[in-house]
Amino acid sequence: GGKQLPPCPPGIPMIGNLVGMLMNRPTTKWIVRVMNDMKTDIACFRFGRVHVIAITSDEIAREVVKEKDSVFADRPDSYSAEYISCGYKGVVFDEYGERQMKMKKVMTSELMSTKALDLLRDVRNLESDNLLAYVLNLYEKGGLVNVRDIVCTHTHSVKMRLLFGRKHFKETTKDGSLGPMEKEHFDAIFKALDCFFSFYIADYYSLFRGWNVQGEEVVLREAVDIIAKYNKMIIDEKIGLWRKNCDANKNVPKDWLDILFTLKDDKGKPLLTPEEITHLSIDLDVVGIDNAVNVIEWTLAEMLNQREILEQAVEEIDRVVGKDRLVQESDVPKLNYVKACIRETLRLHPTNPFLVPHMARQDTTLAGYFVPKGSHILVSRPGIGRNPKTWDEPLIYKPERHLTGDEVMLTEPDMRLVSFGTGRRGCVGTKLGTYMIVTLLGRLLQGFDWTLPPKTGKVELVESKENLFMAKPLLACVEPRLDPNIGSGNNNFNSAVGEHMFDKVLTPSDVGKLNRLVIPKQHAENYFPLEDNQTGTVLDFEDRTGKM
Ligand code: HEM
Repeated sequence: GGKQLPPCPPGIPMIGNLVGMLMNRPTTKWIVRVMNDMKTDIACFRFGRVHVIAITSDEIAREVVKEKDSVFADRPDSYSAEYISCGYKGVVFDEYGERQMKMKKVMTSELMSTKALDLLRDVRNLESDNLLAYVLNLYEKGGLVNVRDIVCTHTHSVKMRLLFGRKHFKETTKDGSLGPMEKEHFDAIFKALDCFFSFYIADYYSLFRGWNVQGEEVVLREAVDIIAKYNKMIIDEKIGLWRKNCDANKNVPKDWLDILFTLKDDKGKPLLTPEEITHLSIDLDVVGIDNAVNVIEWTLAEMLNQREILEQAVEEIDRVVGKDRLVQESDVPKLNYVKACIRETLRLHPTNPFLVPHMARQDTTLAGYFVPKGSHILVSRPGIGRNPKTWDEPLIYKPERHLTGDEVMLTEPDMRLVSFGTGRRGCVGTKLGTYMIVTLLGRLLQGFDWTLPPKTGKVELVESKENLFMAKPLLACVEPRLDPNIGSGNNNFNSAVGEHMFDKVLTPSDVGKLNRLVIPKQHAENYFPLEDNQTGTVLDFEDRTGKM
C-alpha cells in the first residue's frame, strides 16, 4: 500500500475535525452520517494528532479482526478506559500483551468453560423462573409492562448471581424488582459505558486531562466509584469466608468469584491475587448487560409491528418446546427462527455504535490506504449492519434473511453484521450471551401473549438521539399463555424464590451443647436490625450441597 490516508472529511489545519466532533453530539452518529455523505466505507478523522479511522463495511472489518488481527489487537488509551480498568489492569480496555492474555484466558477457560456454564445453569434457570413470576405479577396488577424495565431487572439479577452468588446486595424486595442499591449499581454501569463512547476531548488533547471539561471526568469517576464500591464490598466478604474455610477444595464454588478464588497455579498456590480478582470482577460486571436489554426490547418492538413474525416465533417455540415445560438453554440450538429474529435485531439495531475500539500496533494498511501506528479503529456496528452493499432492503426488519438451512448462530465471524466480534479481542461471552438472550426472549414469548397498548396502532421505532436504544422504553400488554404452575426445577413461575442472604461456616460452638447457632455480627447487623425485628424471623438453611 501507498502512504495515502483513507479519505478525510474536510477539517481545519492543526485541529482537524475537532470542531465537527464537538459540535455534532453524539459524535458516534455524526461519524456515520459524514461517511454516508462522503459515500465511503472507510474514513480518517483527525482529532488533534490522533488518526481515528472509521469503517462501515464487512470486508474492511474482516481485515481488522481477522486478516490483520494481531496488528490491530491493542485498545486506545482513554480517560474512561483507564479509570474503569483501574489503570489498565483488566481485560476489556487493556493493551494487548501477556498480562491481558493471562486474565482473558482465565475468563474463557475457567468461567466460560462448558463445566463452569453447566455448574451455574441452575442459577440462570432460577432467574428465568423469577422473570416470569415478575411479569405475571405485573399482569395481575393490571398495568402495562415496561419491557426495558423487566429485561434490565432480569439481566442484572442473572449477572449478580453469576458473579456474586446473590441477587441483591443487602435487602431483598418482595416483588422481585431491583432494590435501591441494585438500581444505583445498574445506573452506574450504564453511565460508565455512555462515557466510554462519548468522545471526550481530553482523550485527543492530553493537555485537557484532569480539567474535567464538560463535567465528564466527574460523571465517570462517580459512576466507576459506585461500581468499584459494590465489587469491593462483596469481594471483602468472600475473602473473609474463604480465609475462614481454608480447605477450599472441599467447597463447591457457587459463583464466578468463588471459582476465581479457588484457582491454583502448578505449585498449588492461588493463581490470582485479590487485586487481580477485583479487576476481573469489575470487567465482568460492566460487560454484556446492555446488549441483552437492547436486543430484547427492539425485537419485541419489531414483532409487535409485524405480528406474523411474532406468531412464527411462538409457533416454533410451541413446536420445539411445547407447553408443558419452559424454554431451556438446551433448546437454543433448535430455536432457529427465534435466533434469526435476534440476529436481525443485532444487524439493524445494534447496541453500541462501534466495536470496543481497536488500535494499530504498527504502521499498516486497510483497504489499501495507509494506517499509521497508534490509529484508533472504529468498526461501526450500524454502518456494517445497514450497508446496502451487503444487505438488500437494509432498513427492513426481515428475520428470514438469516434462515439458510443450517443452524442459525448469533456469532458472525465474517462481520457481515457485528454481534460478538472475533479474533484476539473477540467477546468471551458468546455462548453465555447466546444462552441468555435466546432463553429470555423464548420464555417471554412462550409465557405471555404480547399486544400493543390500547389505542396504539404501531410502536414508534425511533432510536434515541444519544445512543442506539429505543427513544422511549417499550410498553406492551401481556396475557399469560401457560399454566403458571409449570417451572424448570423445584420452582414454578408462580412463586417468588427465596433469597440468599449470607454463607456461614459451622464451627464447634454451633454444634455444641449450647443449642444455638451464632450468626456473625456483620450479617446480624445487615439482616436482623434489632429495632424492627420484634417478631422474630423464620430462616431456611441450605448446606453447600444444596440441601435445605
Ligand atoms: C449478550 C451479548 C453480548 C454481545 C453482543 C457482546 C459483544 C461484544 C463485542 C462486540 C465485543 C468487542 C469485540 C472487539 O473489540 O472486537 C465484546 C468484548 C468482550 N465481551 Fe462481550 N458481548 C456480549 C456478552 C458478553 C458476556 C455475557 C460476557 C462475559 C460475562 C462478555 C465479555 C466480554 C469481554 C471480556 C470482552 C473483551 C475481550 C477483549 O477485549 O479481549 N460479553 N463483546
